[in-house]
Amino acid sequence: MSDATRVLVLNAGSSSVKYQLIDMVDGARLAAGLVERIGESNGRLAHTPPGGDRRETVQVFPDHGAALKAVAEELAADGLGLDSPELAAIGHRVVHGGLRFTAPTLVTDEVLTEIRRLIPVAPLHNPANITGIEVARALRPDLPQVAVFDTAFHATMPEYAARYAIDKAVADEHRVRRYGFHGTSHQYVSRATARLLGKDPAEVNVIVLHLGNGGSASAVAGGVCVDTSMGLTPLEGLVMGTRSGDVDPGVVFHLHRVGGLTIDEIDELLNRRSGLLGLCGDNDMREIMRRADQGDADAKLAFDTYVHRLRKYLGGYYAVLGRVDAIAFTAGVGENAAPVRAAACAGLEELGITVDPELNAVRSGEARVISPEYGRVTVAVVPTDEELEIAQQSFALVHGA
Ligand SMILES: Nc1ncnc2c1ncn2[C@@H]1O[C@H](COP(=O)(O)OP(=O)(O)O)[C@@H](O)[C@H]1O
Ligand SMILES: CC(=O)OP(=O)(O)O
Ligand SMILES: [Mg+2]
Repeated sequence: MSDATRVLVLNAGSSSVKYQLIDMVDGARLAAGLVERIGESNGRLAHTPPGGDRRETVQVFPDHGAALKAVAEELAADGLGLDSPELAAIGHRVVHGGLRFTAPTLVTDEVLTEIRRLIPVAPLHNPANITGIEVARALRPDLPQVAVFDTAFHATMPEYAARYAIDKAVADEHRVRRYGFHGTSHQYVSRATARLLGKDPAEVNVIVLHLGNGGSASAVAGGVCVDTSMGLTPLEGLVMGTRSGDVDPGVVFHLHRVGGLTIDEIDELLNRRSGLLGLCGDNDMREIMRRADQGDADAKLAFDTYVHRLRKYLGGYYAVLGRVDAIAFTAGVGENAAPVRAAACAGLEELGITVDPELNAVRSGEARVISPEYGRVTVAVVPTDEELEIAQQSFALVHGA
């Protein structure tokens, strides 16, 4: 077996690629970066070399292939090129793994075909993930490519949580059930929360609120996911940047039959033009909070709708778990938007949930407690690290650990 110890992690989104090169001996980040606005006229690559200053390149990246080639060149400029013998694997975030992929998986042609078959249930994500894998394979055909699935951590959900209450035979024929997403983050954050409490993950019940562009909540009992807010696709659940989250399925029939919209138009409406963007014209929580502070009614409604939905899941998962040891806020909004955390937990003292305003106002990249000493439930901000989790799972697979 090779003694290569580095893993390159690729998280390909619809118009972006995030990457990190991690040494698995000590977890050191050797390089990290982001290519944004792929396919647009104002593409941008931001690359941070080992211990060095961030470099920014503004150029057009016509497609993911061009973006990944540029990433490979940036890495090569620091002596960390994809041809490096120290590279043990390339780990890929893949959003939908369906029923079959519930563990990290070595990519083969057949595995790629299956990931492609799942595009209809992750239309914003799986196509980009596939391109990332194809380009990486072309650049390093000899290297293990590992797919780490967003759905995997949720595969433990009990059947009564995973099932929709629809005709069982129809659901089974079309594999319609709740899969859940952001699993790599929910897994990492629930364990990191246990660590913050000084406990074993098996001992604690945690509600994880992953609030990024997409958002989802999960109930994790003793390290095992027992419920999560996303479903067959990453559209169900919380109000998100551009996605509606929960709506009455009757809305779809109504918009089609009475509103005259086609199914594709409704899909586009609910996935790309709804959520915060649909409610107030902005999908960035920073901008929404700024507008709301200035008295903008639409922005305030968007904020309140977002928080109201979050509170419904918080209360729901409290009941699902019975005993809650911790609530963990994570991802872009969860880690940075103190007003969202305060509003989500306001008035829940009867449930043992309190947020200390001073602790909540602290800005830090570290995992931290924001509830007072006396709070029965620990409320915490726990930065997610999907890339490290993907690297560890990929490396473990390659080394048979
Ligand atoms: N300082 C901040 N205050 C409030 N929200 C923030 C802040 N920084 C980032 N965000 C929010 O985080 C979101 C992105 O979260 P992130 O986890 O990076 O998303 P993703 O990985 O899904 O692209 C942005 O849309 C923005 O609303
Ligand atoms: C699955 C999902 O919603 O991912 P993201 O938040 O990266 O869009
Ligand atoms: Mg994310």
